[in-house]
Amino acid sequence: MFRRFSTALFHTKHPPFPLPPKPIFTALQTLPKGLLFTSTIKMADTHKSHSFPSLEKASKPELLRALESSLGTSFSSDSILPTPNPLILVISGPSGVGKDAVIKRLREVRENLHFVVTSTSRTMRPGEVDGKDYIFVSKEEFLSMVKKDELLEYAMVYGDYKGIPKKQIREFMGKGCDIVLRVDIQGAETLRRILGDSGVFIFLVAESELALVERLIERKTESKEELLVRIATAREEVKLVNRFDYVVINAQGKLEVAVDLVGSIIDAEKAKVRQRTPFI
Ligand SMILES: Nc1ncnc2c1ncn2[C@@H]1O[C@H](COP(=O)(O)OP(=O)(O)OP(=O)(O)O)[C@@H](O)[C@H]1O
Repeated sequence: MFRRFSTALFHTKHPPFPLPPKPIFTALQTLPKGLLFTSTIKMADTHKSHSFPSLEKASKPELLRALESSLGTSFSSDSILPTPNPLILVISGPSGVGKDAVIKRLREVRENLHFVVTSTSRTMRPGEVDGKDYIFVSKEEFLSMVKKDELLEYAMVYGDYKGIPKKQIREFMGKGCDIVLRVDIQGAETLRRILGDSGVFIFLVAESELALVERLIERKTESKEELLVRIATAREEVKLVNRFDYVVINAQGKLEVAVDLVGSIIDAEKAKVRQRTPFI
């Protein structure tokens, strides 16, 4: 008899005696004060639930309308976050490391990038296009630009002036483009002083000194003396890597890997909570 009774108790779906109603608020009473807000929302929801359509049967628009009316506000389809600021990317590195090669490929694979065309006082070489390779100006015109503070940075390179026009940067940043500046290490140092942390400074390196020298030899654009100067300079320049934000290895035959990494840096910069805000 006792055995059957206990078996019955074990199998029954309902308790054999009425349970006291569930103490809904007992747990809340012991919660910290701030959490009571949650209970208020729950109570309000429960109160309105009689007019809320069935989650299983109602259509998505009906549910959206019901949620909006419960909350007393409508859902906005506007982007939750503001558009990321345009970037100023400063790409630098020793001679022959592949700055031009990386930038050329980057421009092919990424949209909304503007590669700044430098102004120069040097005469145009055969095959060069004004406005594409450089903006060719006279020495007087260049010095007038300097006087009017129209250049972000400028330098005398092998007897000719070269400088970065501010107007071009402003114009393309205004269109939402990211700006790419290709400069040597000295240029990067000057730009760091001007831009501070508002620019993104990327240092390109080869995987080894040997690889860099081989690349320079294969390019066949330098004389023996020029090669020696470039190698000696490169040895000094790699010591300055810690002044940059990122370092990217452009390994032999792995141009795509380097370009992908620069692309990832751009993406990561765009996802930053605290955006850089360059003022030119
Ligand atoms: N990942 C790579 N693998 C093999 N060759 C490469 C790679 N990257 C660049 N090169 C080649 O190395 C040579 C030097 O590259 P590039 O001219 O782009 O260097 P740079 O840094 O712009 O040089 P400089 O500062 O002297 O103008 C070029 O012949 C280029 O095609």
